[in-house]
Amino acid sequence: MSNGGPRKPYTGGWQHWKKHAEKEAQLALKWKFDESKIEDLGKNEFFMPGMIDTHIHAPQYSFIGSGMDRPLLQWLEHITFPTEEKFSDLDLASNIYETVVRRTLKNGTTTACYFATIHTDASLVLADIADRYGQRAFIGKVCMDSNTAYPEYIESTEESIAETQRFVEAMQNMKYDRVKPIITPRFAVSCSERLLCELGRLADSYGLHIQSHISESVAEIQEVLNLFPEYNNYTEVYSKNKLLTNMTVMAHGCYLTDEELHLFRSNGSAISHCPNSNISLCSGHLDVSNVIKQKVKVGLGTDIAGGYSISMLDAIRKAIETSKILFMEREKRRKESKTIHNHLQEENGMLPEKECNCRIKNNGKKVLSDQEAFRLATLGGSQALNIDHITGNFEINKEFDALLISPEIHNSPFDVFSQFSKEDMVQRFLYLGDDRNIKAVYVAGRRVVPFQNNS
Ligand SMILES: O=c1[nH]c(=O)c2nc[nH]c2[nH]1
Ligand SMILES: [Zn+2]
Repeated sequence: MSNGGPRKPYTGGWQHWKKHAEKEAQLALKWKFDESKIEDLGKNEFFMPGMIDTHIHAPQYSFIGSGMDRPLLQWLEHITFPTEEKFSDLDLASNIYETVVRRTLKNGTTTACYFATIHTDASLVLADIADRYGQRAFIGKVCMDSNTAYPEYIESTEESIAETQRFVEAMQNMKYDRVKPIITPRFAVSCSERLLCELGRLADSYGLHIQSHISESVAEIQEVLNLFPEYNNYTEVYSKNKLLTNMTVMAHGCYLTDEELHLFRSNGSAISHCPNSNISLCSGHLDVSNVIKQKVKVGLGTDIAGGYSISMLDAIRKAIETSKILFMEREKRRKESKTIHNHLQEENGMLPEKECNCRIKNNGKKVLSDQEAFRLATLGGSQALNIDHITGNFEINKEFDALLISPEIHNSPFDVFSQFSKEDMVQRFLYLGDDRNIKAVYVAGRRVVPFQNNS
C-alpha cells in the first residue's frame, strides 16, 4: 500500500527481514503491484473499513451545534428552513459544501448519503465537490411542495418533478464514478400525494436510490396521519407510492410498529439509525436491536444538524448508549411489573408469575455490542445503501475504502498500554479516538486524506 511517502526501514532481524521481503515479492507478483509502493504500518497501526454515513444534511453543517433546544417541527420551521432557503446562493453553497465534504472525509466517512436543498444547481455543486475530493456519495436534491410552517421555502409540484428530472439527468451526464443521485422527498409532511407518486415513478424509471424521513417524532406522525387519512400508517404512505424499495433508506423510524417493520423487510428497505439527532431533538429512541431482530437492513447516520456530531464514531457511541438506555428502561419496567404482580398475587391469589402473561417481558433483547455497532457503521451502512457488493468491508473484489488508524499518533486523545491486544486497540479507538487518529483515508484505493494540497 503506497502512501506516497518514503518507505520506513524494517526493524526486525536479518532472517525476519529476508522472509518478509520474500513474502512481499510473492504478494506483489500475485496481485500485480509495484513492490516499491509498499509501506509498512507503524507500531499498533491498523486498517479498518471506511465508515458510511447513511443520513446527513450537507447545508445544515452551517448551523451544526446550535438550536438544539426545540423539538423537530419547530426546529425545522425556525432554524432549518430559513437556513436552507439561502442555498440558492451558489457561492454560499459551494463554501459550506466544500467544508462539509472535507470535514466528513477527515473524520473517516468514505461514503455519505447527503440531503442537499430544493435548489438543483446548488445540489449539483455538492456532487461536484464530493467527486473532486474522491468521496463516495449519494446526493439528494430535496423535494417539498408543501410548507405551511415556512412558505418561503417551497417548490410547486410541477417544478419539483421537473427539477428532480433535470438534476438526475445532469448527474448522469457527469458520469461520476462514485457520486450518484438519490430521489429525496423530504418527508410526508412536506410532500403532496401527487409529488410522492411522481417521485416513486421517477425512481422506478431511472432505477434510482430513494431517501426520506419516517416516524421520527410523535408530532410528525400525527401530522402525517392527518394529512393522509386514507393510509393505514406512515410506512404505507411511502410504500403505496413506490418509495419503499430495496434501494430505499429511511431516516429514524423510532416509532415504527412491527407491522411496519415487516413491510420494510419484505420490500428490502433500510433504516438509518441517527441516535444523536433522536436525543438532541428529543424525538425518541429507535430500538435498533428489534430492527435487527426483525431482519430489516440498518446503518448509522449523523443526521447533521439534528445531530451535533459530524463523526460516525459518535454515531457508534450514541447507538450503543441508546440501546443501553432502552435496556435499562425495559429492565425497570420488568421489575416494577414483577413487584406489582407479586403484590396482586398475594392479595388475589393470581397465577404464579411464570404462567401469567401480564409481565412485561424483556423479549430476549440484548444491548447492542461494540462489534455490532462497528458493523452498523461499516457493512450495515453499505447494506442499507445497497452497495455492499462494492464496499463495507475488505472482502476480495470490493473496492478498498479504508481508514489507516494510528492509536499512538502525536496528540492522540487516548493512551496505549503495553498489555493491549489488537482488539483492545480497536475498541479504544471506537470509544476514545477521533480524527487525529485517522492518519489516512482511502476511497476505492485512492488516498483522499490527507488532502492533495496537504491541508
Ligand atoms: O432530522 C430531521 N432533519 C430534517 O432536516 C428533516 N426534515 C424533515 N424531517 C427531518 N428530520
Ligand atoms: Zn434528517
